[in-house]
Order: sequence, then C-alpha cells, then structure tokens
Amino acid sequence: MLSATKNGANGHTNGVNCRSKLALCTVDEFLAQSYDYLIIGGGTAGLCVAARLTEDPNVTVGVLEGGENRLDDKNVLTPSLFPTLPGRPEYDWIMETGNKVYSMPRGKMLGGSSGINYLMYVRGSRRDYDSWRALGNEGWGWDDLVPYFKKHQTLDLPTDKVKGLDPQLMPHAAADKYHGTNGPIHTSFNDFRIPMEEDFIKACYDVSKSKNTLHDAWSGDHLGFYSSLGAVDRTGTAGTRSYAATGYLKPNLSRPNLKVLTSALVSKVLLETDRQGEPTATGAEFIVSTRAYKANATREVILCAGVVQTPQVLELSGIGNREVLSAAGINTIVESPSVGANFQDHVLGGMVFECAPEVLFLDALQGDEYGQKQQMIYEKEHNGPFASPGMLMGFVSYASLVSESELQSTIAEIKKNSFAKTAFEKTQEQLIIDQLSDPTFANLQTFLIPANMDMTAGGDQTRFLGPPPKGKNRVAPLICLEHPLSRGSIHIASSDPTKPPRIDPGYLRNNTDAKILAAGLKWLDQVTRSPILAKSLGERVQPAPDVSLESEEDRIKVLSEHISTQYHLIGTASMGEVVDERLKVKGVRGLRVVDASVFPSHVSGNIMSTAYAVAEKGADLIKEDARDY
Ligand SMILES: Cc1cc2nc3c(=O)[nH]c(=O)nc-3n(C[C@H](O)[C@H](O)[C@H](O)COP(=O)(O)OP(=O)(O)OC[C@H]3O[C@@H](n4cnc5c(N)ncnc54)[C@H](O)[C@@H]3O)c2cc1C
Repeated sequence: MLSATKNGANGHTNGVNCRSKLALCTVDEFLAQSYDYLIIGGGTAGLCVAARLTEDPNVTVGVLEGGENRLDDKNVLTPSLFPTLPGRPEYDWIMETGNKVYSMPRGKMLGGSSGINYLMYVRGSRRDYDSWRALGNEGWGWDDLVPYFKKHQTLDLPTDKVKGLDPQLMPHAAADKYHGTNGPIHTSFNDFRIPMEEDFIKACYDVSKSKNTLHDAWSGDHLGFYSSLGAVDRTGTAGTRSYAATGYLKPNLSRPNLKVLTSALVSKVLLETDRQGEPTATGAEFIVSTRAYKANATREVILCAGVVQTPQVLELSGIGNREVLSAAGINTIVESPSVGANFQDHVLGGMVFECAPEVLFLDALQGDEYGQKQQMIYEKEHNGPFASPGMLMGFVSYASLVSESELQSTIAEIKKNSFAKTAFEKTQEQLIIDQLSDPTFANLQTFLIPANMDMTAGGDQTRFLGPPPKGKNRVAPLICLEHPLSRGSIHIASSDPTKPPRIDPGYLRNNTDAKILAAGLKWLDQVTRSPILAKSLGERVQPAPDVSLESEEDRIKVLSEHISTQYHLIGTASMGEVVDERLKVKGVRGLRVVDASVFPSHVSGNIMSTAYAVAEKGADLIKEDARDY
C-alpha cells in the first residue's frame, strides 16, 4: 500500500545492531583505528567516494553519517513508496526556510537523498557542464564528465514487458556511447505506464509545434518529451530502488579497510596550523547521542554532507564569511566569503487535475482492491506500478515559447536589473543569457506526476505529497525553472551543531525568473487544454478552475502561491569560489568538498546523476593526489 511501513517493522537496524557486517560498527570500534581519509556524510556522494577509495586495500576510510542504516527498509526500497518518505523524521532532516516557509527535504540515512528521492535518472545538457568549465573549472565540461556518468551507471535494458512500446518514448539510442554497463547504480525504464503518458507527450509536441527528434536523452541533449530512466534495479534485486547504499556500500560491507558509523552528527572539522602556518584539517568532532568524540584523518577530511549541511559544517569549523561567523559566535580561522552563498534550486510550479475515472494513477494504489492486487503482483513478480514511479518528463526552450521581441526584452531586463556583482556572478549571468537565447536549449522542465500534489503546501511535504480525497484520482502537470538568476544562501545562525542552519532559497527574487517560469506555465496551460488530453483530464483543482492564467500578471500571481522546491539544491560551496577545480577547500590543507554543493551553476533536469558523476571524478582526483602522501 502507499502508506509507509511502520519503522522497526521492516528489519531496519542502525549500525550498532550490525556488528556482523564488518564495515558497520559501534563508536568504540570506529575509534579503535586511525584513518587515511575521514568522510563526513555517507550520502549519495559520500558512499561513492568511500567505495572508490577503499578499492585499494592499503587505504583506510572512516565514514561518519548522521542518519541510520535503512538498507532493508521496504519504504526506501519500493520505488513507488517515495511519496511516503519526505517530511518524516526517520528519513528526512526536515529542514525549512525561514521567511515564507518551504520545506527542504534532505535524506537522513546511509545513501542520503538518493534514498528518499523520486528516483528520476536524468543528466543535464552538454552546455550545462560546458558552463562549469567556462566559469574557470578546467576538467569539468561535458566531455570530461561523460566517463563518470558511465562509470556509476548500469543501464538495465528494457524488459520484455517494456519492449514493443514506441522506442521514441524511451530515447536511449546511443546506449553504447553514453550509458554504463557495470556501474553500481542500476537505471531502467518503467514496466508500467498509465495510458495518458503517450497522449501527454503528443500534446506537448503538438503545442510546441515541434517534432520528436530525441535520439538519446542522456547524451547531452534532452530537448523534447519522454519517459525517463529511473534508478530502479531490474536485473539484481529486481524492482527495487538502486541508490548509493545498495550500489556503493552493500557490496563492500566486508572490506576491512572501511568503517561506517551511523547516527554520528559531525559538529566540526578539526583544524591545526601546519609548519608553513597554513590551517590543515586533521579530523572531525562528532556527537553520538549527547556525547562528543574526535576522529583523526592522516591524509584528508572529505566533506559530503550535502548542500545544506556542508556549508553548516564549514562555518561551524571557522571557515566562511567573517560577519556570519562572528554573528554566530564562531572564530574565523579561514575567511571564505562565498561559503553558503550562490544557493540555487529549480523552482517548481504547476497545476493539479482530477482524472477521468477509467484512468489509473499512482493514487489508485491506495484504493483497497486495486492497491492490494498490485501489491501482490509486486511481491511475486517485482514489477508493475509499485516498481514504476512516475517518469514522464520533458524540456522546452524559453526562446521557442516567446517572440523575438519578448526574448530581447527579457534579456534587456536581466541586464538592467542585474544582481551580479563579482566576476563569477557576471559570468554566470552572461551564460544564462546565452542559454536563454538558444532555441535548442533546455531552460524549462515539465513533468506529469501521476499522483495528487498540494501545490499550496510547499512548507509541509506530508501534505504536498499527500493522498487525494477518498475516491479521487489526481495528476499534477508541473513546470520548473532550470537556470535561476535568483540566488539564496544557507548560513548558521548559532554555534550549536544540532540547530539547523538558516535557509534563504531566494525563490523568484529576481523578477525575470518569475517571467520565464510564467512563460512555461502559459505553455503548460495550453498543453492541458489540448483536445488530445480531453478524455483523460477532468476538472482543474489547483489553481481553482475560476482562476485566470490569461495574462503574465495572472500567471505570476498564481506561481507566487503555487511553487515549491524541486529538491535540486546546489552551489553553497561552489567550485571556483569555495573549492578549486580539484575540489580542495581554498585556504585549508587536507580538506575537500565532494557533493552537490560544489556545482557552480545549475544544470537542466534532476541532479542525482550529476552528484554521482562529481563523486566519481572527485574520488579519482583524491586518488591522483594520494601520490603526494
Ligand atoms: C525528496 C527529494 C526528491 C528528489 N528527487 C530527485 C530525482 O527524482 N532525481 C534526481 O536526480 N534527483 C532528485 N533529488 C536530488 C538528489 O537526490 C540530490 O541532489 C542528491 O542525492 C544530493 O547528493 P549529496 O551527496 O549532495 O547529498 P546527500 O545525498 O543528501 O548526502 C548528504 C549526507 O550527509 C549526511 N549528513 C548531513 N549532515 C551531516 C553531519 N553534520 N554529520 C554527519 N552526516 C551528515 C546526511 O544524512 C546525508 O546522508 C531529490 C532530492 C530529494 C530530497
């Protein structure tokens, strides 16, 4: 059923109960040895780095993870149970923004956010990563990253149940060139599809007046509409979520050179001054229950705590903006003004519709008879709706939605109201202008989520992803802004490591972002009115049917009340600003950041695959630099 399995009833154990597995250990076992590398955060990136470094049996790695081990948890493993995870304290740190409240779910377990996410496996456009290089980060363009996209992936080819469907729905024609065959993360196409998906795609192409020319949506070009790959294993433990803990940790639990401690909250990186007078990371301080401990690293400390907590740990350690640190009562050891700045997220807006009664959606899994039947199929055959979370998506360019004069006026507005002050920000802004001008560039992402969403409840994920009223089926067509001009920030407000940092998402702070997203909403409104969808879509529920979407002003007003995070936070320890292109924290020896906080600018689409690619490349950089020790 779509309701969450009760915690504890599913075989979940934390590390302390897992002594039989060598790597998962108690505090005493963790402290009994020293480490070459200490990894803070056993999430998406952290477990990848741990697995790659411990390939060398002579290298020792300790991982400190604030959440628990949920490797056997059915709520995590069953793909379509993803809506039951965000907003619940067993799985989510439940972070919130301060001003207007939006929740900011972050995975709190081994595997981090890859354990609670919607499983969509997407890569950005070639130009997204080439922008990273253009920002001064040599070695981080699309061609540089392709080997790392392939390295983490296993493409499970379509099963018999999927074969025969229109291949243009699943555009993976360049499988040999762009997909991996033996990486730790399995990716596959859904083996169950709702009938409306193909109609939605047709309606999208129809309204866009474009043809489907998609070749392979993971080849650096994903302009168009398709059913995406998901991080669902179809060949190993079939029908289950493939995430950092199953892919990078589970097969390596018996490595004697790896130790993993769960429920360990890192409060700071330990810094000492070396002989040259430079601050050097020597270990980390962490809390288990209420007791504080210290662990040492002889080579490096690698910070992988994610976009919210990586800047928090840096600031708690005295690395950051002097004003922020002093307001929180922290001594500045390394002045690094960009820590916690440059926060970006994909802003998600959209609509919710009732569905025609004969159309079956994820919500129907909650209906007693249908849900029970599907659950039996899932348990027996490991496929069907429970193994097929919504994957229908696509990308449109802004330039294709507006006239040439509107495009020029948008560009003029960006220049006139520019927020960019530093050289880094000015380059970012120019790159966004170039991207907006390109009619083949993916500026806006659309989804058809086959479930109810409360678009007004962005502050409470349990309501945002809550079930529909009894007896109703609902569907949510969404539109997301991919390259925001607005910037937010994440900073500590207290020296207490157990207090969450202050998140200012800055959503739509720059009015031009609202204008671009409103153009996307206009297009989406036209799609939902397409005659092709008339047989599937019932009444619009959000915004209310009588709310006008006619003018740009109307649409911006609706968006101001119906937006949320797309969970794609990036940038709070940006490459080029806080870390260099080898991911080393500037001004500190022996400290790197390897997670989504190093992305210097946003990429189109969902970002888990990019987090894995960054981690794979980060691990190679660490291995290369190990020759110096
Ligand atoms: C609800 C949700 C849905 C999403 N859906 C998708 C999707 O469908 N497709 C997609 O591509 N992307 C999706 N994403 C985004 C993607 O999952 C994340 O961007 C990515 O997993 C981030 O990886 P990371 O390594 O940077 O951080 P994380 O995976 O979050 O890892 C950080 C780890 O550090 C630990 N930690 C934090 N602070 C401390 C501390 N002080 N001490 C010790 N440990 C600490 C955390 O518990 C966590 O395990 C989604 C994200 C969320 C939250």
